[in-house]
Amino acid sequence: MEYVVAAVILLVVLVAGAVGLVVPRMRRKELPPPPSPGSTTTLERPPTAPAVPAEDELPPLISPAPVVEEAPAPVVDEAPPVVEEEIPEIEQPAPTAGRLVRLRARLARSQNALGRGLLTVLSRDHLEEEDWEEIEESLIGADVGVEATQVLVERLRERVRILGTRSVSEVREQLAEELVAALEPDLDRSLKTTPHDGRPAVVMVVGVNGAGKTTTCGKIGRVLIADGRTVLFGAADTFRAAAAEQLATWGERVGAETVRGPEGGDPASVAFDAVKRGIEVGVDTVLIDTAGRLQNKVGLMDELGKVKRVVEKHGPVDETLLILDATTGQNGLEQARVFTEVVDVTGVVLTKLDGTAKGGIVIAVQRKLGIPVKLVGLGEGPDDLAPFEPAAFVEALLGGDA
Ligand SMILES: Nc1nc2c(ncn2[C@@H]2O[C@H](COP(=O)(O)OP(=O)(O)OP(=O)(O)O)[C@@H](O)[C@H]2O)c(=O)[nH]1
Repeated sequence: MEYVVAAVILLVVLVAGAVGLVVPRMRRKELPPPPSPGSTTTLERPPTAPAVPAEDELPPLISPAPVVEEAPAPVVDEAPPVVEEEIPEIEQPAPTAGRLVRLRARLARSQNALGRGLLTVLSRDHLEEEDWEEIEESLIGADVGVEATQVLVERLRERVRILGTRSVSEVREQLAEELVAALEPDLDRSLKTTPHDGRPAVVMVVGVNGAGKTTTCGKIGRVLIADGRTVLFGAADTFRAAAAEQLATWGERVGAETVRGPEGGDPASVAFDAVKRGIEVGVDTVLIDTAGRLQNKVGLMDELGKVKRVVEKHGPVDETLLILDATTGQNGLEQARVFTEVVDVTGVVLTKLDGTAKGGIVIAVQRKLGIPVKLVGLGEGPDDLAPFEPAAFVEALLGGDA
């Protein structure tokens, strides 16, 4: 019994002791003791701050893309996004009727030298011998050509003498009439572009380098499309790499197909294929652009003859248009003559008439070659090509009403 009592007492003492030890500790953990007023606080050394990295250790302002380990591509069962193909918008070329009248201001500006010069002379009271010489000089200066000018002035003088013309406006009117007559207004200037015998009409453009063949080919295509025809282009200029591209772009703009061949390939075979394709798809007109060539290079000129002969295996070429740069003046005439010997030129297109005061070249070209000027180029714009109309042209040439 005594042992039991002693054991119980010992147990109580132990439990009391244990409680006394544990509770104060727990309290200390929960509430830090408030600093006693006035007591100094020993600042504990802060836990070691991360050291400021040396400059070269600073992270870059733009962090480099994290190196991500390539994850296996997720299996997507969605269809890949459809990339919309850009469909070029098809243009509607300007109508051709009255184009020359619309482009008259441009023509009049470039022909100003001739118009002004003539009007100054014509405004004199009496036309003396030297006045007539001045008129002659103005016309020759405008590239009308010596021979044509002499004929023209002679006829005008005769009329003035017989009719006793006095007023400036009358002389001017008579001069205009003589200029129109020199342009042979009755020549057939229509383009043979109508399909016949179950095949398209074939038009070939020829000329020296840089005369404006490709551009004119494109512009003619637009003229035809504006008039409701269908066309196909044949890029037989395989010599200049960009030419086929340039022509195809003209085609795309108006929704016309372009047949091309390999760069440096045989131009005759491209021209042949173009006409073949034109027959297959049934277009109205096939327009064939040829490479620019120097009229004094025999090989190149022979090649041009070959292109025409090969195309003619399908049937005759309906139009062979010689593209002449109006700014080359009288030199252009010699070029033209050689071309007419190699291929049978049926019409002339005088380009860059907007860039010269020498519009009289139209008269000289027709007179020397006996071939009608059918179209004139009056700018680099896609619709800056006009059917040639003598009266409207003279009107512009004289810088006012003819
Ligand atoms: N101002 C003006 N520029 C024109 C006219 N016609 C063509 N051109 C410009 O003349 C330059 C030559 O034209 P192209 O059509 O490339 O000449 P091309 O005869 O095909 O040249 P090649 O293939 O090298 O023989 C281009 O910058 C045309 O924009 C025109 O009537 N007026």
